Amino acid sequence: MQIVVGVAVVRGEQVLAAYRPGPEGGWEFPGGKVEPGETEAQAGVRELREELDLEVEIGASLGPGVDISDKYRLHVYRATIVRGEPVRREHAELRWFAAAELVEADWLVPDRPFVRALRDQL
Ligand SMILES: Nc1nc2c([nH]c(=O)n2[C@H]2C[C@H](O)[C@@H](COP(=O)(O)OP(=O)(O)OP(=O)(O)O)O2)c(=O)[nH]1
Repeated sequence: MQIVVGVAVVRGEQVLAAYRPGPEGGWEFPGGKVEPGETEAQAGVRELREELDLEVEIGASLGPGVDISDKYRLHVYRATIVRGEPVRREHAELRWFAAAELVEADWLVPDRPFVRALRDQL
């Protein structure tokens, strides 16, 4: 199984979501596939630099992994901003969601258990 890391950037009582464009699109946590030799936290930091030009510190896991397909499994971690403001480079849209709005949004299916866990923490 290859791990995809999603990073839930939390600021105050809001969390950053990114909209993946296309027919399989929906709200997701910025992130991507862990590369060989990398920890999941390192992958999260690298992906947020690449996708958002944002420096983050990875925190706690939001719970057990969820299968995306027979090849990929999603792990999601909380994170906080160390430096910068998110810059939209690859996604259709970036948005800060408050806890109350979070669960109503059109998230990719594998993300939904993490979204519920996060809502309960905000
Ligand atoms: N980044 C991210 N991907 C997710 C989430 N939920 C979910 O099902 N996915 C899926 C979508 C993609 O099929 C896969 C991640 O692929 P990706 O294209 O972002 O990975 P990557 O940045 O390493 O891209 P690549 O260079 O391998 O194409 O995981 C999520 O919350 N964040």
